[in-house]
Amino acid sequence: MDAISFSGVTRTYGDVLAVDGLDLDIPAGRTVALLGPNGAGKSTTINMLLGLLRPTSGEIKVFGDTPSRAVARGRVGAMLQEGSLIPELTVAETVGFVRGLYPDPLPFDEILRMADLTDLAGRRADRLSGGQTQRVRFALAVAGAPRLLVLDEPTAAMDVESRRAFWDSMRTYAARGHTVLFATHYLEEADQNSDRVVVIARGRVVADGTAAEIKAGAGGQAVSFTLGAQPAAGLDALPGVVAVEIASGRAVLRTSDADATVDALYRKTTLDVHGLRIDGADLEDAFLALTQEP
Ligand SMILES: Nc1ncnc2c1ncn2[C@@H]1O[C@H](COP(=O)(O)OP(=O)(O)OP(=O)(O)O)[C@@H](O)[C@H]1O
Repeated sequence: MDAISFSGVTRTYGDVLAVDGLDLDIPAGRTVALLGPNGAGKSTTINMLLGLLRPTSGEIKVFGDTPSRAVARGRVGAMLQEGSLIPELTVAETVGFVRGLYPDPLPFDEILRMADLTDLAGRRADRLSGGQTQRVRFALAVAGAPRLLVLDEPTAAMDVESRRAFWDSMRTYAARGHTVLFATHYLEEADQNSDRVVVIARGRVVADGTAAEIKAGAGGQAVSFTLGAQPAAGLDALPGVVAVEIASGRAVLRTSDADATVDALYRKTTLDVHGLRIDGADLEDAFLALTQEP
């Protein structure tokens, strides 16, 4: 059974079409990144997945249940963009309280360990840094041992070191066979911490696969060479080429098939090609190509 299934899900806010006919199935046990620029529809998608917002049309299932039922049965843990802690409570009290709400929670010490909070157990919530607060929120999201963990831009307030520790914790949780869906607009985070990346833009899925597949599919490789004063005409018609840029006497061909492009460059053109370079796929280029306004 899929952990998550969206069929033809649309959500509007007045005139704004935030999610536009979303179809998405996520098998249990996967870690999936929902990657998209600001306003792409990530939070709306997540809020619908958690039963906090209703779709305007279409259907969402979470382990075969409606989102609200799945949440009520303790199957889903979430870390959203907002949500403050009770300032007077210590970390231990906060975790203990939330843990007590679930029928079959993780052991208390394990929650603290996983969120790297053992040393902060006695600290009041209002004396925590931004990154430490995020760690407590992560602890609360996993406290009930949910089968599905949903994280909406979880590292937004964190520095580099906290981010690394956070993703380690997330991977520890995912490695137990749990499903994780996280929203981000950080390409590197999507690339490094998921086994599937779903790119959304303007409320639609524009790419879906491993980071490597997305890079290849969006023409993320670049073949470049010294063009000098030679004419650039016809380069855009070479096999695989999706875009041509000329800068400082060098031609850069963005291509979905670097082998075919290079082969044709030598055999099918009369250009004097030297200084040839093939640069690895760059997810940033792929992401920009996929999400830019038409
Ligand atoms: N409550 C609301 N009322 C009206 N429009 C909204 C509301 N919430 C979101 N929107 C609009 O819906 C679209 C999708 O927003 P959403 O917050 O889902 O995107 P996002 O991908 O999460 O963006 P971000 O990365 O900035 O958090 C945007 O155009 C946004 O302006």
